[in-house]
Amino acid sequence: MPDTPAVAPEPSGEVTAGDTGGSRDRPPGWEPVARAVVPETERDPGYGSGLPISAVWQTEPPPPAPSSRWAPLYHSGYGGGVQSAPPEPPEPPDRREPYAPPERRDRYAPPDRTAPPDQQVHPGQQAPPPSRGTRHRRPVETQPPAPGSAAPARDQLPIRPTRSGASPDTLLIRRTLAEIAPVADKTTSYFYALLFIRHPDLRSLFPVAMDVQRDRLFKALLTAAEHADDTATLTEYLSHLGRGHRKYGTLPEHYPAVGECLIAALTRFASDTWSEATEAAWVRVYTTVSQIMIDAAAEDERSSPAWWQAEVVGHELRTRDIAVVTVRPEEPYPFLAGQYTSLETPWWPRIWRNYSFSSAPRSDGLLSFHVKAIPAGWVSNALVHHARPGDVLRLGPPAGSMIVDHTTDNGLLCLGGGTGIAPIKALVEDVAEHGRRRPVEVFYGARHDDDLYDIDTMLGLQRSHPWLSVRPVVSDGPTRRLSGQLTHIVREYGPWPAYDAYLSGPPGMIRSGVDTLVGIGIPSHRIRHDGIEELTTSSTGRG
Ligand SMILES: NC(=O)C1=CN([C@@H]2O[C@H](COP(=O)(O)OP(=O)(O)OC[C@H]3O[C@@H](n4cnc5c(N)ncnc54)[C@H](O)[C@@H]3O)[C@@H](O)[C@H]2O)C=CC1
Repeated sequence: MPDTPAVAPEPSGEVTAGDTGGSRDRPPGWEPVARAVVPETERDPGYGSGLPISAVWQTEPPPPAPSSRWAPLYHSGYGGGVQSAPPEPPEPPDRREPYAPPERRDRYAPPDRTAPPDQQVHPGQQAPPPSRGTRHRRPVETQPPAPGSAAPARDQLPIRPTRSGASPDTLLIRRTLAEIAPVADKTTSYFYALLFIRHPDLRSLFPVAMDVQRDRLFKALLTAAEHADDTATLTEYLSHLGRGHRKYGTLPEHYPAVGECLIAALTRFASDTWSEATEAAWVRVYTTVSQIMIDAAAEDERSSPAWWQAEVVGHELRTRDIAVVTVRPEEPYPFLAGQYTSLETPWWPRIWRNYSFSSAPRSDGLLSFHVKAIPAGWVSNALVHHARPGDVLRLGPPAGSMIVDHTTDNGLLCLGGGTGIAPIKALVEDVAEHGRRRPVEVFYGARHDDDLYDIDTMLGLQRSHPWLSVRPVVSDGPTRRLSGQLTHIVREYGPWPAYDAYLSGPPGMIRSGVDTLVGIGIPSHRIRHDGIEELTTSSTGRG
């Protein structure tokens, strides 16, 4: 097994015909576009820095320049690294046939051959409820425990907080991360090259273009390190991550492979701070991290599929670049108004994008999304310009906590910017269905009059519900409606003492919206929005 990968992976964000991703998963007829740039996901799409926005909906900005790879892990943006105009996304093939029915990967763990036969779980069989503390696999094999000893379980970890509050393991991990920060790009490239050379079977789980993936790994590491001593927060974050990994086909046995290559990459690039103690700390922490993810995925598997197939049944082009796409999931899809899902198209396998549901759950089970095609947005362009009824998409599990609090009679102050109006509409429908009269004030922001693509629907809702008020606000162009920045207008109409706030839209709008609302006295715990993970919310104290 070579220590140094013989083949370095492609530079970030670029795919060439020779990419090791192989062509077997590309849609038929698709010819790789030489050095096509693939958009990022899960990035703060820009408008300056500030809050880390991690869940991104229609936003698929182009990748930052390689030199800015590290800095934007949390706060990336158009201003942070893009140095040239984003290219057009390649044309997706004219694919009309649905996915070949994929083998349903809803068996998270292989049958446990060590269990007595009557307790073994086989593919397709309902797993029995886990006994407390069930462990599927020992995740890290880089430093096998002494014969006869078990791998450290997370509740056995020696967390001994120092006077600074961080445990010794956390301090060692942070030291490593600080050392590799300037060479994070190289470290992740090396890590993935090693992973795919040692475990070529894992390559097919990853997207063809690996740039986003690289950032994700380090973002996860940073987050885990930052919260290593906060068990509750860490467990929540990692459980979400573990459940989310089911749709990629991640299996428990993949974790040791990743751990082994991670340690190898860190050993090489954090040589100044690396020591036996550091390695032991990484093994312990990685073991904990992967075990939490494995357990969460295994538990989730008992009640949910890894993904849902959904057929496009409606496609309405509202403007040149915005479509309302409606799908029918093949199995019931449970979610709450205000949540979002991840979505994969047949044209770009393994590239997932987040989209908010634009309606509350419907009795016919249909789901709708508002999709804006953005420059270099492969998925969004495919959905807006190529998807047609009959196409089959895949949905990940629902996510997000921007849901209506039905335990209070407070009014709802809703700010929806651009396609961010989609989940706001879902929230309004939710309040309507719930039957309790609460004032709902919607401020619907757009840059130009023409961009208010859903204003008729929103005004229709206003006509039906006397408790609802909808105010369109145009920021950049001439208008006979309210004119100015959405947040300024909201402040003018304030001070909103008995309201809970819901914000949805571009990250910059959410940031300035939160600042404005906190500034006029709405406590941060009564301000809800997506895109800032539970973790970062708690670390920034912004609610
Ligand atoms: N759950 C959520 O939070 C959702 C968020 N989105 C996001 O909403 C965005 C929609 O994009 P577009 O329709 O192109 O919106 P846009 O760029 O046209 O802006 C919409 C509104 O937000 C305001 N705005 C934009 N940037 C601002 C800033 N930095 N500070 C203050 N106000 C700002 C604009 O003035 C306008 O009123 C995407 O980034 C998408 O990812 C979309 C759906 C759901």
